[in-house]
Amino acid sequence: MADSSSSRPPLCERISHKSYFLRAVDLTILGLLFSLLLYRIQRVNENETVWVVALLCESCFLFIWLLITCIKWSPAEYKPHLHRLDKRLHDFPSVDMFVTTADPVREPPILVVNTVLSLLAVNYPANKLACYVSDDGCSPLTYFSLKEASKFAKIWVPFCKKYNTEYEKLCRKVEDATGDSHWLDSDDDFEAFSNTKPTDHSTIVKVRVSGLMTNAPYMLNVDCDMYVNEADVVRQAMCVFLQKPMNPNHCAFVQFPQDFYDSNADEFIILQSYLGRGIAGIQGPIFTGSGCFHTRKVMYGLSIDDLDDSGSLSSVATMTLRYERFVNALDESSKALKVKAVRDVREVMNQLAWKQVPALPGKVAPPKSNTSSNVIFPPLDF
Ligand SMILES: O=c1ccn([C@@H]2O[C@H](COP(=O)(O)OP(=O)(O)O[C@H]3O[C@H](CO)[C@@H](O)[C@H](O)[C@H]3O)[C@@H](O)[C@H]2O)c(=O)[nH]1
Repeated sequence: MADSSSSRPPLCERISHKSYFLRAVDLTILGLLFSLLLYRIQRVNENETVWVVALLCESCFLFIWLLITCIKWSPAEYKPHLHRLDKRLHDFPSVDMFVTTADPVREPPILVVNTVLSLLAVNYPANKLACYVSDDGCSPLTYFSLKEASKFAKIWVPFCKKYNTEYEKLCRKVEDATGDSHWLDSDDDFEAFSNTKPTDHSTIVKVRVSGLMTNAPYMLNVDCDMYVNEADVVRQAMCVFLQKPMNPNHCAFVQFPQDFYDSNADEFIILQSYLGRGIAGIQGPIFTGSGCFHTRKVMYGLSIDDLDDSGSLSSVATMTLRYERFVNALDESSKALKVKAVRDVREVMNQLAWKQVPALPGKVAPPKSNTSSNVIFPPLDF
């Protein structure tokens, strides 16, 4: 795993784009807008209804302008340093990639295939990636296309440039299969689809969970009408997730921007470069769906480390949950006192626990101060 030394250069850097000139312009505009509003308010009694309407419109404009200006006040972006990650990371964490699809007519299977192939071709150790497709439409055509795509990927992924012509063949095969069901009888796998409808939920689940789930600590979700246009995307996300190895809970998700190539593309590009950088400068990007990496812990409240070999909740995780429920149930007045007492006891117990458990290869060392929320602790009864 990542090296824990804090003296090393960061895996990911925040680059500020704030401009004092633009701030001065914004402050001047703000001053002018307030003067206008003041002028309207002072003369509101001398004028007719139209004056009041103008006042209301200008107030609305000022409010929206203020919101936008606050958002873009400190624009920033994050620059991942992939070469540092590659040097420091000996064992890349696993990532589960999820593609969702629902309707084989509105979302043609070749679209899903393209998404899956782009994910399979990312620049990341192949044994650390798993790709799952959830098909709410329960379409045998999508299933057929994915089976073909998985065969094709074995050739295409390692030599994608060289085998461009093979890709054309795959496109033709999927397109020919649309509207023609002869291939449905050719494979036992399609039996599961024979009597299913999109609303037949139990069967859909049966078909969907057809492989071993890897339960990787990180998950990526991508809409089936999108694809990955940056091969290093997973390693870039890891630069953010792993930059504080002592505190794995410091980051819940990494959202990548979405590019659109349709008629509204320009609007999205402006929104992303104008407001996206501003939001990134405040606290980080907002969740926009497709293209988001989550830690599994954020999704389920648990990570794979919280399970024991039999798949049930480990004793430490059970204790953690009990403790959290207990603290949440306290009333406000007693909470502060008890939380402090719990923290003191927890600190001592934690040190003892770390002493008893020998360091495992690949695990980070125990933190010196365990005030962060991710430390382990024993149960406490009150
Ligand atoms: O019952 C459903 C409905 C949709 N989907 C899939 O969900 C994805 C998103 O659905 P879509 O109707 O395309 O949503 P949009 O409103 O177009 O997309 C917005 O909403 C998505 C879901 O939050 C985000 O991922 C996108 O980034 C955002 O642009 C697609 O892959 C669908 O196939 C299902 O799997 N089951």
